Amino acid sequence: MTTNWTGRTVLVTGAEGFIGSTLVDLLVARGARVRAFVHYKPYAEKGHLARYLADPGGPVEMWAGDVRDAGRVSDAVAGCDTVFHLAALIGIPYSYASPGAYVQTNVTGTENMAEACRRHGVRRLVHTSTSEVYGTARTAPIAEDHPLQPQSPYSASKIGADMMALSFHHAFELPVTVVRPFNTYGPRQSARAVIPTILAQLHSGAREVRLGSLAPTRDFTYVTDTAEGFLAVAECERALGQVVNLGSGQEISVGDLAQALIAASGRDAEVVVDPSRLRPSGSEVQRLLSDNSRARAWAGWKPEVSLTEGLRRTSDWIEANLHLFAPDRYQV
Ligand SMILES: Cc1cn([C@H]2C[C@H](O)[C@@H](COP(=O)(O)OP(=O)(O)O[C@H]3O[C@H](CO)[C@@H](O)[C@H](O)[C@H]3O)O2)c(=O)[nH]c1=O
Repeated sequence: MTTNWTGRTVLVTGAEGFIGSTLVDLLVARGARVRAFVHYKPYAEKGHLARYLADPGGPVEMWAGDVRDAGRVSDAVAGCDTVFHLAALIGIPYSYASPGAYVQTNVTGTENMAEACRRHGVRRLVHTSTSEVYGTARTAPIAEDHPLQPQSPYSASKIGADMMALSFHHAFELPVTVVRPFNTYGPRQSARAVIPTILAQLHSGAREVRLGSLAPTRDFTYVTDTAEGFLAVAECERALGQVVNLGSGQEISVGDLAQALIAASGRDAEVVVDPSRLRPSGSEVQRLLSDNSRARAWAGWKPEVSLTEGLRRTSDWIEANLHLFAPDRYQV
C-alpha cells in the first residue's frame, strides 16, 4: 500500500531509537514533515537522527521531552496529523528492578499521549505494543486474540499501555491503532538485544557465544518491514480501534539463531550454555510466532526481508560500527 505523506506533519516519539529513526527515514523519504520527540537531546544529536538535526530548515524538527510530562506531550502533538507513539522503557531485565518506572513511562506516558491526541483531534494515533504481552504462546501462530500473559513487569506495563490506548477509542472515539511488533532487529539496534549482543561479540573476536538458554523461540522481523507496517496500519480504516500484529510469521530458536549469526558474520565461534544468564524462572517467554494475516489482509502489508538477508545486513552494519558497541557505550 502506498500513501501520500507529502506535506503532512507527523509526530514520532522514541524517534532516536532504532525502530523510531528508521520510521523517520521512511516518512522523510515520502515527503512528511516529522516532529521527532526525543528523550535526551545530546544523545539524539549524535545518534541516528544527527544528519537531520544538523539541518535546521530540514524535514525533521526535534522536540526534546519526557512522555511523563503531559504539558510537553500536548505541545508536541498540536498541529500534527498522525502520531506514532514508540517512546517506552523496553529493557525486560531492568523492569524487574524498577517496575514503577515502567508504569510511569509506559502507562502514564501513553495516557498523556492519548489525552493530547484527543485534545488536538489527530487523524490517527498509532500506539506501539510488543509481542511480549502474549507471553509464552499457548497456541501458535499467535493471533491478536491470544490471551495476554504478563510474564515480566515490562510486559504488564505494555499491556496497561495498550489497554489505555484502546480505552480512548471506546470512551472518546479517538482513532487509535495498536501495532504489536514481534522481535524487530536490524541496523542501529543497541547491544541490549540478542542479535546485536551476539554479533558485537563475534566481530570483536570472541571465540565463545554465551547464552542462557538455546530453547526459546522468537519471530524476528527486519526493521524496515516493521516500520513499513506502522505506515500501512496508520492508513487502514479497518485497523481503527484494533490491534495488528507485525511479525515475519517465521520462528527460530535462540540456539539456531546463534548458529545463523556465526554464519552471517563469517566468524568462527562455539555456542556455550551459561545458566547464570537465565532470566527468573517463569519469566522467560519460551515461544513467540506471529499470525500476521490481519496485517496482510487489512493493511496490505507483508514482510519483504528474509532472515538470512536481514542478518547479513545487520552483521555488516555492526562490523562497520563496532565502536558503538564498546562496553562503555552500552545502552539499556
Ligand atoms: C540479550 C540476550 C538475550 N538472550 C535470549 C533471551 C531471549 O530468550 C532471547 C531474545 O532476547 P531479547 O533480544 O532481549 O528479546 P526479548 O526478550 O524477546 O524482548 C525484546 O523483544 C520484544 C519484542 O517481542 C521487545 O518488546 C522487548 O523490548 C525486547 O527486549 O534471547 C540471551 O540468551 N542472551 C542475551 O544476552
